[in-house]
Amino acid sequence: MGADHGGSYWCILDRDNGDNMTNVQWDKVKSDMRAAIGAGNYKSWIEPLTLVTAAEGVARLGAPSPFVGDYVGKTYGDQIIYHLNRHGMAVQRLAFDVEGAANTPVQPAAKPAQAKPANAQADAQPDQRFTFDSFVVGKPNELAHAAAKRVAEGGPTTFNPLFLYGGVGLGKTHLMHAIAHELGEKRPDLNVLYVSADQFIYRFISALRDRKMMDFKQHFRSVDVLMVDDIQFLEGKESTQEEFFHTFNALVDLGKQIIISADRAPGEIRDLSERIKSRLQCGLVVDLHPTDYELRLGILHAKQEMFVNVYPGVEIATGVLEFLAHRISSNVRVLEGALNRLYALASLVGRTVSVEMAQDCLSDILRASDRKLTIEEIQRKVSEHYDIRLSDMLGPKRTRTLARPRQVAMWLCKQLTSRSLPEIGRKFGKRDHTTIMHGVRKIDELRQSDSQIADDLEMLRRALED
Ligand SMILES: Nc1ncnc2c1ncn2[C@@H]1O[C@H](COP(=O)(O)OP(=O)(O)OP(=O)(O)O)[C@@H](O)[C@H]1O
Repeated sequence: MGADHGGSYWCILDRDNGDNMTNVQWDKVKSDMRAAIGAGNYKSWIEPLTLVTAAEGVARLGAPSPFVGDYVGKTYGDQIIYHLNRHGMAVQRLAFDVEGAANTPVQPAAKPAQAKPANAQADAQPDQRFTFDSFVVGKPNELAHAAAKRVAEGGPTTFNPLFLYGGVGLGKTHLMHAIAHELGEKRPDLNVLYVSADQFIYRFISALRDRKMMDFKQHFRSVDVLMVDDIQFLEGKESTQEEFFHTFNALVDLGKQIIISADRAPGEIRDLSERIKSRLQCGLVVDLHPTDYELRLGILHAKQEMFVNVYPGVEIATGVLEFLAHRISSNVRVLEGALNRLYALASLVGRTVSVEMAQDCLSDILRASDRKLTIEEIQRKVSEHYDIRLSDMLGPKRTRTLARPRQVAMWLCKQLTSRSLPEIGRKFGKRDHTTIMHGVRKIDELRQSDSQIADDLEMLRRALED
């Protein structure tokens, strides 16, 4: 998910990129908020905020202190999101940045923060909401949860690194923050550092530019537990990879724990050097599977309990949560965003939310969710099913063991997505649309004559549409 992780985290802010269009909308949001919460609350909490950026569903707000950001996020976050949406900004989450210089106080880390060189970026702090208690466990994530729990005990390292991977918004970042919280409680003596791969890259480049490589190396090599989130963003960044590799080796040699997350398995991250891939595979590699209906419903119920205090008196009719769990299966972040929006709406209109109201108010999310299946997901599922590597599915080899699964995936893409043949072709290693057409026809023929292929197609289709 890039550098954003479902909640606020604190970093020093670069404020050069506000844009006029969003600032006009932000002013409207502020004035709506003033009407909704009264002038006094407005002056204390909303007026001091600035809109930094709004992109990819995340609005970054500048706050004068961590406390203000934290309080606003918890107390008014959903209402702000609601108004941002009303004014045409498709935002599902807020992230708060502390305005000011490098010496801005941040929340206490798992271990007291070390003195940082001037201009250094403050370490991200674990998000208060992402704990093991708030993580709902179901079949798709039980292994990842168990592995994270084991690492969070802070005992001798049994598997190193722990590599968590899975699709967008399935809880990788949540689990990493939960490990940081628990280690903070159980082993306050340990120095725990969490960074997104983006931050790692940024710091590395800054250190090179400022000739502070010694500080950089010392910072990363003095930790007891290093967590790097979304490591796929190191793809193609050779010199950063090199440095990461040295950091990784140094820490493993010292017996320090490393936890990595990515949106795919180590072997499937393209443009990542082979030695890093093999290093990453040395420990425990665990997959967070896409959520199933039960898990989604469980998450919605847990979230509903949390809302009881934030929105006292707001009622959601029976059947609404089930409706959401059925219809929104893309990722948990979207599911949470939908529920947030419903609560904000209910508190504004003062009515119980019915399924019809939910349908109306969430029509954009529901539409997007209907189109949710991506070519990448299909390719991934089919490679898993036939036990071949994703890179082979996309690559040039034409042996039967690879060509058939590839054609099956092409057929499913044609059936289950609204993508055109040229678009599908591009995603299959830049193949021509006539190749896709040929593949689709071949499978159409085979499903009449080969019952094994027909069964495979049915099974895959069900798994993908679940
Ligand atoms: N099992 C779960 N129980 C409770 N909340 C969950 C669960 N899984 C995900 N979430 C919530 O969904 C949101 C997205 O999760 P998170 O940011 O951890 O996803 P991610 O896998 O890191 O995504 P990305 O690939 O975008 O980095 C968070 O608000 C998180 O709390």
